[in-house]
Amino acid sequence: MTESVEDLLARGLAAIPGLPEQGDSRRTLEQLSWYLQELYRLNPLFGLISREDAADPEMLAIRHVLDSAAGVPRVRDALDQGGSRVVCDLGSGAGLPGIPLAVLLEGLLDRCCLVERRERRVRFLRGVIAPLGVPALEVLQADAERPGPALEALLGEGPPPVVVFRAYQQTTPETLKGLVRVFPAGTTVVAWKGRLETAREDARVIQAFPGTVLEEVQGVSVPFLERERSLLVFRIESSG
Ligand SMILES: C[S@@+](CC[C@H](N)C(=O)[O-])C[C@H]1O[C@@H](n2cnc3c(N)ncnc32)[C@H](O)[C@@H]1O
Repeated sequence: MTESVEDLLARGLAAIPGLPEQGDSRRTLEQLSWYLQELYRLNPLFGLISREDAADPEMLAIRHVLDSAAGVPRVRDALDQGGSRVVCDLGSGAGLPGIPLAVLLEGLLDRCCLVERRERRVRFLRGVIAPLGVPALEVLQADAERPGPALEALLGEGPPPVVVFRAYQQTTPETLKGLVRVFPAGTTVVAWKGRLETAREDARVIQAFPGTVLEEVQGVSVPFLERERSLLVFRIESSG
């Protein structure tokens, strides 16, 4: 990892308002830089990220790690509001946003479960979480729409989790039905989205769907990224 990418990450994290204090600590930077290095090194083998986005470590840092980090303050608020210390990242792929989130919220989470159904991606995830040394991180190979006993056991513990996802699924009545069937009432969902206008269209689907309540759609500024990014936050009111 070149010095400049670690510097870029440090400057980027410092520019995200509301990150917990460890957001710019030396250990956090080392963990995120190491993860980025592994992502860059292993992407050609595992096919995790598009070639364009993985063209250089700086691009990966901005489009993936800082993009994930920019939503962390909102996830922290959702955890505080629901009294929860558990996050489920659905369709985690290469660990996004779950890995940056667990690193940045270390000590504030008991469990951050990366749910991924594809064997090859699960192998990558298992390979990176152990050296990262974040106790809350765990990988669950499962179809998030048909959870087995492991996810059911996690959902049976304590207050409902905060569910996060990025580039996982479209917002349609069918996908909402799937979420409401699996996750208990009181679950907050924080979804990473692109253009604000598109997120607002998704918000209308959520408002029209019985069993989900829209909390907010907010524009998010990702350091060094010129693309429009947003977060869509909603709550499951009644499980199906
Ligand atoms: C486009 S990738 C996004 C990965 C990552 N969240 C990101 O933002 O880079 C979508 C991921 O969701 C996974 N996925 C899709 N449907 C799933 C399901 N029902 N259960 C678990 N994983 C799923 C795919 O295997 C893939 O890794």
